Amino acid sequence: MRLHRNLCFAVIDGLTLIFNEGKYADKVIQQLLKRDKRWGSRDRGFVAETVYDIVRWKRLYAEIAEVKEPYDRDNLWRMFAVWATLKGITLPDWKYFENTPTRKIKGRFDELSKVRKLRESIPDWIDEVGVKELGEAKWTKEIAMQNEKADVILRTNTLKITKEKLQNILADDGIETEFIKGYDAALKLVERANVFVTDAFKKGYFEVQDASSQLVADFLDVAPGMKVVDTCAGAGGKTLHIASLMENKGQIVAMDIYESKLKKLKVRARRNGAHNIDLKVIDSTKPIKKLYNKADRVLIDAPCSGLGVLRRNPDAKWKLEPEFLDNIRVTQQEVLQQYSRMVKEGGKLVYATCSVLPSENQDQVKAFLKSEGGTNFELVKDKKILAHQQGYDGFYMALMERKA
Ligand SMILES: C[S@@+](CC[C@H](N)C(=O)[O-])C[C@H]1O[C@@H](n2cnc3c(N)ncnc32)[C@H](O)[C@@H]1O
Repeated sequence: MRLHRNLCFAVIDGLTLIFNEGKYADKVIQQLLKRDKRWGSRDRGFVAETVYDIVRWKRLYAEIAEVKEPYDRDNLWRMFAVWATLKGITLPDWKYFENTPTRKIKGRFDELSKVRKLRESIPDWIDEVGVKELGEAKWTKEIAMQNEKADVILRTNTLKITKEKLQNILADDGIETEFIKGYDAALKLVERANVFVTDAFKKGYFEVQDASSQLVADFLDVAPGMKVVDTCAGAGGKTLHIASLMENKGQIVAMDIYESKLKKLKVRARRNGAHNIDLKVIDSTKPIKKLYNKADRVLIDAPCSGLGVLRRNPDAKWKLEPEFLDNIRVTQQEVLQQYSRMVKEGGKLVYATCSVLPSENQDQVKAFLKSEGGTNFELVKDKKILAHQQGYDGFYMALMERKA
C-alpha cells in the first residue's frame, strides 16, 4: 500500500479532534469524508478505517510510540508510524517519519502484547470490570473479539421487499451478500461497501443493523394489530424492525428523552414506509402515566455502557467513565420500574442492552423481579450474547410476562 499525503493529513486532523477535543469518531469521520470531492471509495475507506484503527489501538500505539496525552501533531505522526509499521506498510521519506525505529516498534509490540490491557488497548478500569463480571477466561476472549472489525449486516425491510429480492438487487449493484442462519431478515456483506448510496437504501429496502440487534424485535413476540411501546426508541433501529413485523397494522408508540433522535426516526420511518409509529418525547412522567396498563408489548432498549458494541464504537473505550457506568445502572433499574407499568395484564416486556456486563443485564432483571414493581411479572426466557461466542455484537435480552 502506498501512503498519500493528503489522506494521511486528514487522518491526523481527525485524530486531533477525537483525542484532544473529545469529538465523536463517527461524526469526525463523516466530516472528514466531505473534505475532498475527488476522493474515490478507496481513499474514503482508507481515511475512515485508519482513523478507527488508531482510535481502537490508541493505548497500545501510544505506549509503543512512547507518547503521552494530550498528543501534539508530532505525537500523532509517531502513532501513525506505529500503525503503518505494524501493518507492514513501507514508510515514505516524509519528514514525519524520519528516524522511525521500525525494529524497535515491532519489538515493543511483542513485549507489550503480553499484558492484556495493553494488547487489547483498554483502560485499566474497563479491564478490571470485565474480569470481575465475566471472569478472566471469558473476558480475555470477549475483549479480543470486541477489537475485531465488525461485519456489515443489513436488515431487510419486509414491508417493502423480500430478502431474496433484495439480495438480487444489491448483486446487480455489485454488492454480494449472504444469508445468516437463524437471523430471518439479515444479509451479511461479503465485502465492505458504502450501501447508503444505493438505490435500494434510498427506497427503504433495508437498514444497517447488527445481527444480534435484529434478535430483539423477534424476542418481543409482536403481531399485527397490537399496541406496542418502544420506550427508549432513539433513532429507531428496533422500532422500524417492529413495524415491519407488525405489517403496518396496530400502533407503535416510540418514545425517547431526546427529540433530536426521534426526528431521525421520523425520517427513517418515512423511507421505510412504516405508517403506524407515533412519536412521543418523554419530557415529564405524563406521557408514560397515560399508557399505564395499556400496552400488549413494551420494549425497554435501555441506555447502557455499550460494552457489547466496541467493534462499532471503539472510541467508547476512551469516553466511558466508571461514574457513568454507576449512574447508568441506576437509570436501568428506574426505567424498568417505571416503564414496566405500561404493560397490560397478560402482556409482555423485553428488557435489552448492548452490554455484556451481568450487572447491566441479568442482575437488573433479577432485582426488578424481586422488587414490588416486578411481583406481577415472570421471566419467560433470556439471551446473553457474547461477541466471541456468536460472532456478532454483545447483547442481552430478557422476555417477561405480566400475569393475568
Ligand atoms: C440503546 S439506545 C436505543 C437504541 C434504539 N432503540 C435503536 O434500536 O436504535 C438507548 C436510548 O435510550 C434513551 N434514553 C436514555 N434515558 C432514557 C429514559 N430515562 N427514558 C427513555 N429513554 C431514555 C437514549 O436517548 C437512547 O436513545
